[in-house]
Amino acid sequence: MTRAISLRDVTKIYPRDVVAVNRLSLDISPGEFVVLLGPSGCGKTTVLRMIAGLEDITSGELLLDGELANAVPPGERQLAMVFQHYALYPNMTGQQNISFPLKIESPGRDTTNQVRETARLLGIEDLLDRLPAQLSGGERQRVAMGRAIVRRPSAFLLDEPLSNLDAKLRTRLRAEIATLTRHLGVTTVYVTHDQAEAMSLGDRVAVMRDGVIQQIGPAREVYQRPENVFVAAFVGTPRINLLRAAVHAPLDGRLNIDFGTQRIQLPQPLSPDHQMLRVQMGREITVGLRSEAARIASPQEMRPTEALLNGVVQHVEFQGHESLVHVSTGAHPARVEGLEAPRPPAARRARGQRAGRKAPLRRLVGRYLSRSEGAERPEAERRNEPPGAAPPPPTAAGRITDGLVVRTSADAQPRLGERVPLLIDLDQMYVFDEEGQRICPAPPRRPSFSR
Ligand SMILES: Nc1ncnc2c1ncn2[C@@H]1O[C@H](COP(=O)(O)OP(=O)(O)OP(=O)(O)O)[C@@H](O)[C@H]1O
Repeated sequence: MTRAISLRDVTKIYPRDVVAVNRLSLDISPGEFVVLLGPSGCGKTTVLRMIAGLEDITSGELLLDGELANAVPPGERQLAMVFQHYALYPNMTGQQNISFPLKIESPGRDTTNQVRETARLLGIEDLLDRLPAQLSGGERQRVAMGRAIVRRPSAFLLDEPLSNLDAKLRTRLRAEIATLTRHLGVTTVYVTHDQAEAMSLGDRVAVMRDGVIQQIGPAREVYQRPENVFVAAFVGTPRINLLRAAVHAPLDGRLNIDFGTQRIQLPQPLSPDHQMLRVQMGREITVGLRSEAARIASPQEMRPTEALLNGVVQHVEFQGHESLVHVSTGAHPARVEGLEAPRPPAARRARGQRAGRKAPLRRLVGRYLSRSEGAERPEAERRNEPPGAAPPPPTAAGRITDGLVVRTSADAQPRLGERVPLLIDLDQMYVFDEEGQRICPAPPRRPSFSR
C-alpha cells in the first residue's frame, strides 16, 4: 500500500516565536516522489518531521489517505524515515540492524527471508554480517535504507540521506534511490538543500524559502519557468545571471531594456511577453539570463530573437566539456537575499512571516550598493549610442567584478581582457518585477472564479 499525503495550511512555530513552516499546503499523490528543496533553515526537515509525527503541528491539517492524522502516533503512520546520520546500532550487524524494526513489531518472528530479500534489492547481501564500523559511509546508508524498507512502509521520508557521502557515491546512490522507490512504487518525500540532487530526482520539486513553498512542479518546469527571482537563483548551475535594469519606451522609438551602461532593443513587433514590459516603465526590474541564454559570437551571426551586448572577458573556467566565461558588461548585478545567508534572528523572522507570502522586493532582491566601473554615465550621453555599443573598460588585472557567466564550447579560448560581443537570446530572458515575481515570460493566467 502506498499513501497520499496532504498538508493543509500547516504552520509550525517553535518556542521563541520561530516560524519554521508558514501556512504550507501540499498534496502528494500515492506513489509520487516529491523533493523539498531549499537553503538551510527554510523548514524542510520540520515538514518531514510533522509528516512523520515527530513534531506537533501548530495549526493546519495533515491528511494521510484523506484521513486527518495530526494526532496519529508516529508508530501507527506506517512511514519510514531515513536521516542524514545513518543512526545504525553500532553493536548490531547489518542483518540485525535491518531486522530490528520487524523484531520490535513481532518479537520471536523469523525475519531471515525478509531481510535477505531487502538486502538483495539494495545489493548488500555480502554486508549482512558486518558491524557498522566495518562499513563505508555509502554501505551504512544502504543498510539504513534497508532498515527503512524492510517493513514495506507506505511512504519514505528521506532527510538529506546522502549529504555525508562523497560526490561520486552520492550520484550513484541517488540513482539507486530513484530506481528503488520507483520499483517499490512507494510515496517518497526527499529533503535536500542540493539543487543538483533535487533536479535529478523526483516527480516534482518544491522550492522552499522561510517556511513557504515558492514553487512546486517538475524539475524542468521549475528550471525553465521560475516563478520568482529566488527560485531562478536557487535552481541551476552555474547560478543564473541577475542584472538590474530599467525599461525605456520612448514615444518615437523602440522599447529597450537599459542596463546602465548598455541597452538592448526589443524586436518589433513586440511579442505579447515583451508588451507586458511597458507597464514596468520607470520601475526597476531584474533581468535573468542563464549561462546558456547568451553566446559569444559575431553580431553578423545575430538571429532575429537575439540582441547585442558588449563585454570584456574577465575570467575563463575550463570545465572539460565546456568553458564558463565571465564577461563584464558594466551592468549592475542584483543579489538575491537568503540563498545561503545565515539565519536572521528569530524575532525578525516571525515578523517577516506575518507580513505574508508576497514579500516586497527588498526582502527578495537585495542590491549591491557598490557600483561597478563605468556604470554611471549620463542618460543623454547614452541616448546617442547604438544599442549595445558601450562595453565597459577592461578591469585591472586580477580583479573579477560580477560578470555575466556564459557557456562556450571547451575549444573556445577567449583571452582575458578581450572585448567580445554577447548575443542574448531574448526567448530565454526572464524579467522579474520589483516584487521579484516573474513577469516575462508572462506567468500562466490563474483560473478566475469570478463570473
Ligand atoms: N526544535 C527546535 N526549536 C526551535 N527552533 C527550531 C527547532 N528545530 C528547528 N528550528 C528552527 O526552525 C527553522 C527550520 O528548521 P529546519 O530544520 O526545518 O530547516 P531545514 O530547512 O531542514 O534546514 P537544514 O537544511 O539546515 O537541515 C530554523 O530556523 C531552525 O533554527
